[in-house]
Amino acid sequence: MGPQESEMAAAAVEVSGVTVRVPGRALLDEVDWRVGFGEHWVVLGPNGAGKTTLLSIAAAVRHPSSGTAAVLGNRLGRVDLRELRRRVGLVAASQRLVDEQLMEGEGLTAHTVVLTGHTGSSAPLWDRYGPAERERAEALLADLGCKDLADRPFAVCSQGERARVRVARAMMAQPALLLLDEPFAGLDLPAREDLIGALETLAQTRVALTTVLVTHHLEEVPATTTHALLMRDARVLAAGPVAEVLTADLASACFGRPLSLGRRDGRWHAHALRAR
Ligand SMILES: Nc1ncnc2c1ncn2[C@@H]1O[C@H](COP(=O)(O)OP(=O)(O)OP(=O)(O)O)[C@@H](O)[C@H]1O
Repeated sequence: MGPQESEMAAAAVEVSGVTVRVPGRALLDEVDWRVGFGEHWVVLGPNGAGKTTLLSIAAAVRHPSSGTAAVLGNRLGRVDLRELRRRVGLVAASQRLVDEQLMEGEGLTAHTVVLTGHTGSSAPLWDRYGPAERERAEALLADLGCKDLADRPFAVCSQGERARVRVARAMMAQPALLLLDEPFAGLDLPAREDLIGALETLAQTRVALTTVLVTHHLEEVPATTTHALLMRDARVLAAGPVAEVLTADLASACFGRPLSLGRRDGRWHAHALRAR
């Protein structure tokens, strides 16, 4: 069976009885989770619940201490993780510290930053980019609603613009799985809405793409989201189709206070219930 066939047979992410331990505590405790191909998940939970740790397993960046994890049909521990990581797009705060400082220092334009996604490098490898790659980078910037930024130095782009350029860069490697860890952090309301709209467009135009988005806020859940995972204290509190999981009762249990939840135009909102 070739890799394509094994991917067809398997899930995008399959995590079974996964525990991640550090001295004195478990960051993940017996987590089971299955992400099917073409699904769009949101992972919600309070600070420290284990969301980023779970995403690092899905990104093949971290191994479980016990239990099994497979990403795109490849069992972690049995495959070359570098090869697997190339097929997983990751947009996470941890990358910003390393790669982006380098790119800013070199004065790279937004278009060049997107191009570096093709080679997964923090500097452009010019001999690896032909007309097809340049066009694809332009098309991705357009898809993310920031085609006018192509020639602008990344260093002067606003936080909202950078957030969309980051997603375009991750998509440049044509990943089967796109993982987004708090991509809305620090964005103002219009920038947040622009990025949510861009993610909805990606979900609608790329039917084969599977996405997982980590966030703290129900207001940031794109309307195209199909499934939700609620985490609390290193465990899964609930997982399944979004309409079944994003309920007032489950969200209240997840965030540890009584919440009222609503949905309008496909989007969600939540606020704390006040004692009368
Ligand atoms: N190497 C480590 N050693 C000890 N504790 C750790 C380590 N890595 C993470 N933690 C802790 O594990 C917990 C879970 O971390 P994780 O980043 O997965 O949570 P999170 O749900 O993403 O939180 P947040 O919403 O605050 O980003 C946190 O309390 C964190 O401080």
